[in-house]
Amino acid sequence: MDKEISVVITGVAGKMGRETAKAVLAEAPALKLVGAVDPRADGKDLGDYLGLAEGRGIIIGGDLNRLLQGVKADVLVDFTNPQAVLSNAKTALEYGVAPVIGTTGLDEVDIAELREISERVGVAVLIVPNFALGAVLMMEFARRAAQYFRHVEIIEMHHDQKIDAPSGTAIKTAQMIAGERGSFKQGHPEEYEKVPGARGGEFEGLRIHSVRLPGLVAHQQVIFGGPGQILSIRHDSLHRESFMPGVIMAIRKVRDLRGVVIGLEKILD
Ligand SMILES: NC(=O)C1=CN([C@@H]2O[C@H](COP(=O)(O)OP(=O)(O)OC[C@H]3O[C@@H](n4cnc5c(N)ncnc54)[C@H](OP(=O)(O)O)[C@@H]3O)[C@@H](O)[C@H]2O)C=CC1
Ligand SMILES: O=C(O)C1=N[C@H](C(=O)O)C[C@H](O)C1
Repeated sequence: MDKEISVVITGVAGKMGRETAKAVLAEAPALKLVGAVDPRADGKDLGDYLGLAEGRGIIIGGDLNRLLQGVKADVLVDFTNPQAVLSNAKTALEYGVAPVIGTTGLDEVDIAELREISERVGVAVLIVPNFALGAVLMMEFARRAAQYFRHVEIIEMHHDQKIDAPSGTAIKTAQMIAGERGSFKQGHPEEYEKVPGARGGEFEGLRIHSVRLPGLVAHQQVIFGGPGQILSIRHDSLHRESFMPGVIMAIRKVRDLRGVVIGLEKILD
């Protein structure tokens, strides 16, 4: 039988952290939740805080470094925010803990720094912009369609508590599409905006439009246009449970990886 994997979660009081705690606890004894951090719930009992019987006795900490001084862990799952994620991942690596990063917002400089530390300490980092299998397929289908269509725009739609725009998924999609072909055509060459931002943000030569509304969870539509036809590739996460099979897979596989790996597709069977 495989040895149990001990897991720590940062951002456990947030929307994704709560769902991840429940998913990890449900995978016992193969996965063991050994610690959780969130300044918002510092000192609270995890089970009581989340209303779960299984998590009783795990006291939520306010600081990852302090937690790892007293707890031996194999994997960190981070669902915090763009300000906290880099520091958490670096702390985990220094303790020999492999980070699974769901938080969006790391830039190329951050990733280069993580790559350097990962190589030095010999512990892998897995960064996953979207853990939902359907979203991974939506991005892959969009990459494929970009081989044939020159005109494409991305619309991503999220709940109104999301602080970053565009989404990490939209950025990854744009990078995958841009990797297929260098030049795109979007709109009229002489178009102008009467309202700033009306044509969305430009990234990798593509237009990305970000919608934020209560009622939404996480949705993205990649729209390709050609003479007389439209191809829409759309994915909807209707509940955060959609991300959990991917999160559990990432926890199980991250320690078999080397360096910094980006995207759930890299670990799919
Ligand atoms: N990869 C994927 O599939 C998905 C990724 N995400 C991403 O995950 C991230 C979190 O999303 P979501 O759960 O909705 O956000 P929430 O705001 O609901 O949760 C984030 C939590 O992290 C806490 N936090 C802040 N700083 C730290 C720290 N240093 N250590 C530990 N906890 C900290 C926050 O506390 P406080 O509020 O007090 O700051 C908050 O409780 C976002 O970047 C989002 O884009 C979301 C869904 C899916
Ligand atoms: O904040 C969210 O909710 C989500 N964030 C990720 C992103 O920015 O792409 C993944 C998913 O879209 C949900």
